Amino acid sequence: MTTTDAVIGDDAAYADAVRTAVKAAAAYYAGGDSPLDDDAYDRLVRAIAAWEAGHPDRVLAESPTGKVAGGATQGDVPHVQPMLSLDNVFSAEQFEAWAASLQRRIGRPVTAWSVEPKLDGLALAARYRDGRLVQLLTRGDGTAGEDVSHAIGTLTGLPEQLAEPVTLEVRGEVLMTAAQFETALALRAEHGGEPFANPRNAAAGTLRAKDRAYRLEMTFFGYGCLPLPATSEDLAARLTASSHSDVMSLIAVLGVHTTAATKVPGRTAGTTAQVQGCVEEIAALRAELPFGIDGIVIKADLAADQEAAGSGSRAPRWAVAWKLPAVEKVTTLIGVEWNVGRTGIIAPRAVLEPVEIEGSTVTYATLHNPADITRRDLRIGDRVMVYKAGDIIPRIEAPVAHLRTGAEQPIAFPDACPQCGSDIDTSEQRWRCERGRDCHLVASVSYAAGRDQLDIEGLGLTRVVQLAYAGLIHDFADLFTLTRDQLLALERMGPTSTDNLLAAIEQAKNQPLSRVLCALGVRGTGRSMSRRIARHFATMEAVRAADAEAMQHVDGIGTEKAPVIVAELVQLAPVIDKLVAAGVNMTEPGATPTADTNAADGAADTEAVTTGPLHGLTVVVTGAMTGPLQKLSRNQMNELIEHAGGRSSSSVSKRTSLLVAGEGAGSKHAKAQNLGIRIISPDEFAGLLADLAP
Ligand SMILES: NC(=O)c1ccc[n+]([C@@H]2O[C@H](COP(=O)([O-])OP(=O)(O)OC[C@H]3O[C@@H](n4cnc5c(N)ncnc54)[C@H](O)[C@@H]3O)[C@@H](O)[C@H]2O)c1
Ligand SMILES: [Zn+2]
Repeated sequence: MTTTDAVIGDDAAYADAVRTAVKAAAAYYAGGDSPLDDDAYDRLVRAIAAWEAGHPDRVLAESPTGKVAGGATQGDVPHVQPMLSLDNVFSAEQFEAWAASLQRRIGRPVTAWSVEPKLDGLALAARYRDGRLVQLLTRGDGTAGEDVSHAIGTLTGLPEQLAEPVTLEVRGEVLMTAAQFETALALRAEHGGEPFANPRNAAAGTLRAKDRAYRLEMTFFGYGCLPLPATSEDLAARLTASSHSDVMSLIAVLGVHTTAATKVPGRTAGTTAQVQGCVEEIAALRAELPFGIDGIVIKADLAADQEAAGSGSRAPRWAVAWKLPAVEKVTTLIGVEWNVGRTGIIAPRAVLEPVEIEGSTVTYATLHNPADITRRDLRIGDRVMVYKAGDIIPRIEAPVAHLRTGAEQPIAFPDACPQCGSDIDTSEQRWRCERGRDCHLVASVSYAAGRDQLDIEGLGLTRVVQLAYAGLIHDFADLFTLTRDQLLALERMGPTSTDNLLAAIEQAKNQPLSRVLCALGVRGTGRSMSRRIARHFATMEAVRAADAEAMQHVDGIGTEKAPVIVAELVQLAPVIDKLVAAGVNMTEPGATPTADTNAADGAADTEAVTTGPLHGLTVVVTGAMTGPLQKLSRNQMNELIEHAGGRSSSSVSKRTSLLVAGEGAGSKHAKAQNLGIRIISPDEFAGLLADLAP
């Protein structure tokens, strides 16, 4: 219950709500195709119940309240005893109140409680004759169920032959474990079927499906047992008189799977305080269970207590479901990102429309590997079922396929490593960059050598890969100590390209501090931030001497970013030391450290900042540059602006002072016009900067 319930205002809204709920429930029980997640359904039904409480004379006959399965299902095979639903509580207070009312009803304290997980599947009655499994029935409307005996043989945990030749009915829950669900999705995809939205839907659909070309395995958990008309008198008497916990032991001995075999076995408790302890334990284990639970069922354990309490038409009075928060929500898949891990594993990650689950906002979900996407037939724009419990990383269970509009788009798989651009090894389920652990090295060195950083010509990806593979570089600082012989020994490196490369590297030693900082790839800083840091401190020495407090004096660096940058620089110390030793320039031209009060934190003031022609102006550049500025990249333009004392920005806003609009300028030009911002051509701009332009 994370969102408050809606309030129904009038008859029409009430009738509408009833219609929606009945339709959803019908779809839910038939095969899991409900458009609502459970939380949404439950909120709707609570709103209906609230309205009905205020208008008891206008309750519609088809209302889902007070009925097993919301009145949405039927069956034609009568049950020997009704198969009921359970009443719900959502908190310790509600549970205590429920327990108190039960004890008032029976006129004595409940002798013992049984506490067990509420398995999130669907109810099934399994009839055994002389030890042989002969019939399977769904819950239906509670009084009669549907015969699903065709599923015999597909339910792990429900033996076709019991250990003893007894006649009785075992009741329990059918579900798919996480592993069974994955297999089901894969088989389903192979046969061209739509994916199931989640394990529960998969179980519901599978249990009722008769003529599938493939068989999907499910798991059965027994939670009850009762006599059939043909049961021997002895056994019938024994079953009727036994406590719930004894019945559970009995069916386990007969060979039926129960929660006794799991991390969350059924337990008994003497007091409601102990019950609460058990509930907490089960709830804490929820996230790591290989099957879904949506609550904890608490039952009066003794047959005598149960009998004294009796049952209503929808639920027994001697048992209650303590519901846990919904851990599944439907939201939209808006994208997939591909991230490269330390070992070169390329893992997809789902970007979601933010959704609140268990009190936290979920925006990303894990998709383990590309096969995970294929198996789920996921598409961008899909409505997806997202699962998050406890501390686990949220995951996408599957798309809610029947909500597709046709506008969904296939997910593009990368054909080159998104980090370093190398080939991808797709031979295993988990894709991997061919560079493996070197991927990060290749990516960071290529980045450092890039046009906007050190701008080392002739050092493309293939060369970097070659250098990394030969063990000649471990970071980009190693570039500056490469020898002619080392390079010549590489394949396809003749004397000319070797000398050219060495010259380009030598040249890179003269790059300004801002570009060296940028090449370091300090987390949280990009090109313009690197320039601001460089201009503020003027020398690498001053940058390194700055603590978090001093770092915050740089425009745009706040309390959060400052310590991260300082820590990163400490980590990068060995690389920086190597760069210094190799003679790489560590100063920012035009910036000089001042000896005034700021000197303590090593701050600098640049002449350009206070005197430049763009001093105090925020400048945006758009369109293609012409004239003297034609050859400059956008980054170089920004460098120029900042060098002239201005501030560069990539988007037009009220704070923009000047727009340099080149050929083909589009929306930024229009926006600047609207805002009445001064717009000039690249040529005019060049004139403005005449002194500084290269
Ligand atoms: N999404 C939708 O459109 C939609 C529609 C209808 C119902 N629902 C969901 O279904 C739930 C209501 O369903 P319900 O009435 O079938 O009942 P329920 O699931 O709330 O509780 C009763 C059921 O619990 C099960 N159960 C699990 N573990 C048990 C245990 N240890 N002992 C006894 N019983 C156990 C039994 O199958 C029993 O029938 C609601 O949570 C609702 O959100 C969703
Ligand atoms: Zn890579």
